[in-house]
Amino acid sequence: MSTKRTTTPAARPLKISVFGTGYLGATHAVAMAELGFEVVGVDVDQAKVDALAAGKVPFFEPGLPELLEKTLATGRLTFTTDAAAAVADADVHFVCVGTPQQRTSHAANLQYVEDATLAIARNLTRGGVIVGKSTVPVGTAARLRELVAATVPAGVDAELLWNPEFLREGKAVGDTLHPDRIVLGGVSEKSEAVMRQVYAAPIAEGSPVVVTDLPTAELVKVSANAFLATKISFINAIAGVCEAAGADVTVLADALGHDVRIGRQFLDAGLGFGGGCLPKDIRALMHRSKELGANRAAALLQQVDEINMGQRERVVDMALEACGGSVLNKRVGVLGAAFKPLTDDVRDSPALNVAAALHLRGAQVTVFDPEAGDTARRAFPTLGYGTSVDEAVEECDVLLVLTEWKQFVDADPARLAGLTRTPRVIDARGKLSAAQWRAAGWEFTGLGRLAA
Ligand SMILES: NC(=O)C1=CN([C@@H]2O[C@H](COP(=O)(O)OP(=O)(O)OC[C@H]3O[C@@H](n4cnc5c(N)ncnc54)[C@H](O)[C@@H]3O)[C@@H](O)[C@H]2O)C=CC1
Ligand SMILES: O=C(O)[C@H]1O[C@H](OP(=O)(O)OP(=O)(O)OC[C@H]2O[C@@H](n3ccc(=O)[nH]c3=O)[C@H](O)[C@@H]2O)[C@H](O)[C@@H](O)[C@@H]1O
Repeated sequence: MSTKRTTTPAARPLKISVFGTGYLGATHAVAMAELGFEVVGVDVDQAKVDALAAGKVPFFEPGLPELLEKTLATGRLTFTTDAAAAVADADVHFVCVGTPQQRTSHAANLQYVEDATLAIARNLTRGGVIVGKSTVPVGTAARLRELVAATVPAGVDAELLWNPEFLREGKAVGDTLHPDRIVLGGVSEKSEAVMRQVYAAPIAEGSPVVVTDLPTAELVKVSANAFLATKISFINAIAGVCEAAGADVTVLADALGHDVRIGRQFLDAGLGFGGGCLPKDIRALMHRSKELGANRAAALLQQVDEINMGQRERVVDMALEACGGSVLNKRVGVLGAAFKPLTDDVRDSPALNVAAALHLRGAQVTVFDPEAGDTARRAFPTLGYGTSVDEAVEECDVLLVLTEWKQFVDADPARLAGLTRTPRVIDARGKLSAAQWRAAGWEFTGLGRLAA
């Protein structure tokens, strides 16, 4: 019988490694250091490690730069590309690497999760707890547990559990420090005690802890995103009815939201959902559901995806209609590139998807986004980019508001009308005041907004 060597982490302050320092992992590493733990962030991207170590967050996330500076100053937080050194010195190892959609199918690409988990396992000389945070298809964690068991050095006590993350970009710091819930899948008595030590502060603040098995924890995460996506596609389907019936979907959503069983959030009709998660997660769940024979779930999610992608096509058609059927050599102003406000993330950005589609139809497109200009240029270099709202509006034949940044919603329509001879605006996010823009002389259309 092997005598497992274990180090009781409680004997000394927990040390944490965080593998993957992107939108999720960088926030998680900083937040864990803020909670008082010694943390090392590990990434394979040297530029990210160097930026973070120098106190620079390589993406836009409100509040994170200040917290990074504060936690670096304590000396508790470091960043490295040296996985072996990071693992050897830590007790709890979070896996926060990417699980993007595969290029050739809807399935999730799990290569990064496997690489990171194995990099941890093979260096676990003192034993420890591996904590999966990445969003993975159900069944992944059980398979990784077997991989870990076959990889850890002989006699080393290593556990793997799943602790999915629910933070929203733009609210990542608050969501991490004050989570709605903490889900722990596949814990033992020992690893649960360790995780309750890690999350002692939010638990003390009242964050509920849900302890369950690995498959349930994995499915809680993808089901949460799938439900949010479904709610958005529901209101967008109803927006289509509103357009046909001359109703106003924004007033309708307000009325629905008064029912606490429904809730007003995620009932904003418009261009639909994008980002680095919701689109890929519903497709990965669709794919996994089919593999499992759960075809009804797959069929539902297929509809959610189709309704969502249809919104982008609808806005392209609205722009074509506004320009008399063709945008060839027309000037199209686009306000917004990020997939939503308060982020510079343009992964599967509905705004850039529409801008690029119109560009491909011969439009001269000028995009402005207060934070996502650089990330957009890298993703779509052939589009035109402005440095202000005015530059996007100037002499445009049609203006598209595709990301509801506050500075767009608060813009003065009368002043902007003076910048173009053809004041036509399409509000694809339902946040502009139709009355105000119409009063300022704009031809105003919106998705599901009163046709009048
Ligand atoms: N971005 C978000 O708001 C949230 C993301 N998630 C999930 O978290 C995971 C990460 O998402 P993001 O942070 O957005 O992705 P990201 O692409 O911004 O960051 C992933 C990072 O992992 C690094 N990486 C890849 N392989 C590695 C390895 N072997 N060792 C160390 N680092 C490695 C990459 O260089 C990259 O910096 C995904 O599964 C996502 O679905 C979950 C909740 C929120
Ligand atoms: O797994 C993830 O990465 C995260 O995905 C989403 O967070 P996020 O992608 O940051 O963005 P959301 O705020 O959820 O918005 C998603 C998309 O839905 C769109 N949306 C949102 C709300 C709405 O009413 N209508 C609507 O079209 C937004 O414009 C955006 O494109 C979830 O909200 C998080 O809980 C989850 O952790």
